[in-house]
Amino acid sequence: MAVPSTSERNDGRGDTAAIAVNSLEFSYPSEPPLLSDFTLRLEPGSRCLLIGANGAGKTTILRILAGKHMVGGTDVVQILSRPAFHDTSLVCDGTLSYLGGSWSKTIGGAGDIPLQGDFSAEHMIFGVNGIDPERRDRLIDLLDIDLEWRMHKVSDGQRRRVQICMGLLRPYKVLLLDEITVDLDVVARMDLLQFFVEECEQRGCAILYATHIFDGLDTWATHVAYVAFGRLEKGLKVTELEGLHQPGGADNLLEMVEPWLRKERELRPKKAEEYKKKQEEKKRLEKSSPSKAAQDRFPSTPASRQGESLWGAGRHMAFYR
Ligand SMILES: Nc1ncnc2c1ncn2[C@@H]1O[C@H](COP(=O)(O)OP(=O)(O)OP(=O)(O)O)[C@@H](O)[C@H]1O
Repeated sequence: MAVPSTSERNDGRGDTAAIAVNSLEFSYPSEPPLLSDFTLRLEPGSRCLLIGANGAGKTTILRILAGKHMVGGTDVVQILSRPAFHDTSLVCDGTLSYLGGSWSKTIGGAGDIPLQGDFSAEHMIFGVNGIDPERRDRLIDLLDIDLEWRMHKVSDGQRRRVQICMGLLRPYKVLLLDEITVDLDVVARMDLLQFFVEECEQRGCAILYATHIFDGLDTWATHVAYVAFGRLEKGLKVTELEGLHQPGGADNLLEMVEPWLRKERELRPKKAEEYKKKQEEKKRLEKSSPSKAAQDRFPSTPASRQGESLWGAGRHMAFYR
């Protein structure tokens, strides 16, 4: 089956991007800025690896894309031209699916599994309504799930399979994956990766996959997005990666990415020093002109909401910059 045309994918909406992030700024409350002027664009049909050091902000980016944090206006983070946070139907109708990496991070996600209570795999999977039975059976088969598994007794990998199955039941158009394959055995991982390729090629889905494990991903990924120091340092098609599979260059993605991360590690003390100096300058400014400093810190936020942090049902609305 051919990839749907642009107009079919986007219901006539202007922008063709599956994921569009425009100059995103984000900080956790009372923490230094994590993302600053972060921009990313991914077209339907893309399989993009989200790469970065520990703590670079990959999970945060995926959570923001999944609509779990309100950031800026409705045009800052969009999924298929719809605002990720405000358009709750994106998740409800299954257009957008987010599969988190650790159990603690997935509370509220598509494949949530209670850690207590005696539930079977069948109970979990068949409890999701309105699913195409053919798709469901294919996933159960693909992930080799025994419907009689008791979820409080299964291994991490078995629990992960059920979680993944639940997250993929609806035919999503955008899939956000936060290192979900760590617990899977080799066969399950390779079959799942192949399934994702088919989903992208046949249905024009876009996948953004945060991972540190590049095994089997050299030919899988179409794009890489490397995040460092709060920005998209590199956002490229794999075929455009200079030196990859070229004489004298890197033989694979791991070899390609390792020097990026080493260089980043070297630069980190310098960046920290620059940030410290900026903060000292800001403090100096605050002392000399408090109202001007407040204006600089929250330029677009009404004074009544400056520094405010609101918590909604599982979704964090941060007004900090
Ligand atoms: N709820 C929170 N409150 C404050 N800081 C947070 C919160 N969640 C994450 N952070 C911080 O934000 C930074 C980015 O975290 P995040 O989990 O997004 O990184 P990551 O790139 O996914 O890392 P890893 O590769 O280790 O999974 C880290 O320094 C982390 O400590």
